[in-house]
Amino acid sequence: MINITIILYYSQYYPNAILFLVGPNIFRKNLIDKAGHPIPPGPPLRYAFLRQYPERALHVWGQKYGSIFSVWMAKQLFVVINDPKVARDLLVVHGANFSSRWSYFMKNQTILAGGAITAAGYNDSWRKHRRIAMQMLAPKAIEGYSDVLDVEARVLIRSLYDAAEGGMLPINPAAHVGRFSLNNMLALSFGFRSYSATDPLVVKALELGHEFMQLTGPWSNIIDFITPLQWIPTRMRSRGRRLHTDFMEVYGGLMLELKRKMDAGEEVPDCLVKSLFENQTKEELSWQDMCFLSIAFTTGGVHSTSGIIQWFLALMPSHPDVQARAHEELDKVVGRDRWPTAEDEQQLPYLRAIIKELLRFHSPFWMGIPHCSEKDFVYNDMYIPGGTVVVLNVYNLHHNEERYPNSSAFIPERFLGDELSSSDSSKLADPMKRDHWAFGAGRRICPGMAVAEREIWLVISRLLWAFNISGVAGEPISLEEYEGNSGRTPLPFRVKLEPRHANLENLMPDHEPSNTCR
Ligand code: HEM
Repeated sequence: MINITIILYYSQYYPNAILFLVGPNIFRKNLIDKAGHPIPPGPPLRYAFLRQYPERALHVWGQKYGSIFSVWMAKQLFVVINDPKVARDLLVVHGANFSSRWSYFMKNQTILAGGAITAAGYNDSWRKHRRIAMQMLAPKAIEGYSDVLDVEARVLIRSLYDAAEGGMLPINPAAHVGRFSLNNMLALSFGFRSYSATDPLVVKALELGHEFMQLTGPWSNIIDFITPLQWIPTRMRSRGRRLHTDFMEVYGGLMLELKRKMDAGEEVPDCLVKSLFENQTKEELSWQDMCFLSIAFTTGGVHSTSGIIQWFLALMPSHPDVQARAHEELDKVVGRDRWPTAEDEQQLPYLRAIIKELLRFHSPFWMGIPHCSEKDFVYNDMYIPGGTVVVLNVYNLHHNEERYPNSSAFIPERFLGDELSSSDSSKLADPMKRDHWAFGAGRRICPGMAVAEREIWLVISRLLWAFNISGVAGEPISLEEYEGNSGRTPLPFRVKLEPRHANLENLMPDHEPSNTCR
């Protein structure tokens, strides 16, 4: 009887007690620094994860809270950049403070084990890895293997043509486009290429890339934000560990094979991994360092370029007017007796504009790859503590109506007159003049930008030159939904690729190039 009385008496305090215990995990904490600056405004609840299509929630918050806002993901603070000027101020001007990476449990600790360029903090190890990667990726270096990119783009057109039986059958282009991107990166990293989209290595590599993009969303994994979940054997944790092991086995296996050839005195083409072995001692590289340098190419450099080419093919059936204008330009400048080449680029401004608009309209990474601040910082009277994850909201930046009027429409004409490459455009002092933010910003900006631009140019100019691209009756292509929580690719779709002229058959390579390609 006494016990019940006591329970009833104290029950009036239960709601407060529950609030006291649970509240900090649910409600926003409005931090202020010693001088009284508050963190940027943001939604009142904490979000343990934003799983599918997070750009939609961020877009709504952006409209409510403006150019910069903050979101708590459990105990981790995120600051979201929605405005070109803020992007430049924080990531470029104050890049010394905003160029690190947060140690995500899934991506950085489990899958990449703290290695890889993309996961590394802003430190000497990152500088070394990035310098080594740039030896292959800098614009000057590209000229040394431009023939490889050129040949692979022709081979892609051939394999699409063959799969479509000369335009008779609709096809899903994903595996062919994936092999194109992979072959380029296999050539750069390992000095060899694959022969078909069904090659087990191609299938496995694309599968690993897909799993990586599924598992590495900036907000999608609750396990990243709730520490006790990291200690127990959940399905997510197992998937992350398996992916790490698979990466090491597949790419470590290719490295061992290359080393065996070098040791046996066999001829090995110049490539990233060869130079890593040659300079291993001088550069003080561990086995894991070398594996993850090659993975930066074969994963970072594959899903991204293959993704944007897939978005192009998904988009074209609903834009016959764009295709018609591109065909007209191609017929005038290139004609039908030869392929468009890298040298034609400046003479084909409408095609260049299509590619810039494509990267704006369908950026593979709507959230970039989040940066992380190192020290406490005050920006426009707002406090950004050290250790804050900083997200470049590419989706919002690309739907800025002042910069891109009628931003929800695909209008290549908006880029006519922009003669800069994306690398040069990213260096413009006025951030409102930058073409787009698809490659990120500041000191972590994509190091593969120049090679990606070359690959995309060769493929898109040739797809337009070779085919009329149309949809399949009764099979609508979704341009809103997608796969991947970090890098996005369209849901599986099919298109018809009908040759535009008889000369295509004569100009296509009639066989696969040999395996040793550099
Ligand atoms: C359409 C193609 C591509 C897109 C849209 C793209 C986009 C991006 C973005 C948004 C970032 C993050 C930048 C930042 O942190 O601000 C990034 C980083 C990176 N990208 Fe790309 N990328 C593409 C192609 C490539 C290629 C071909 C490579 C070749 C190796 C590559 C390698 C990397 C690496 C290693 C990083 C990490 C850089 C670092 O953390 O310092 N990417 N990319």
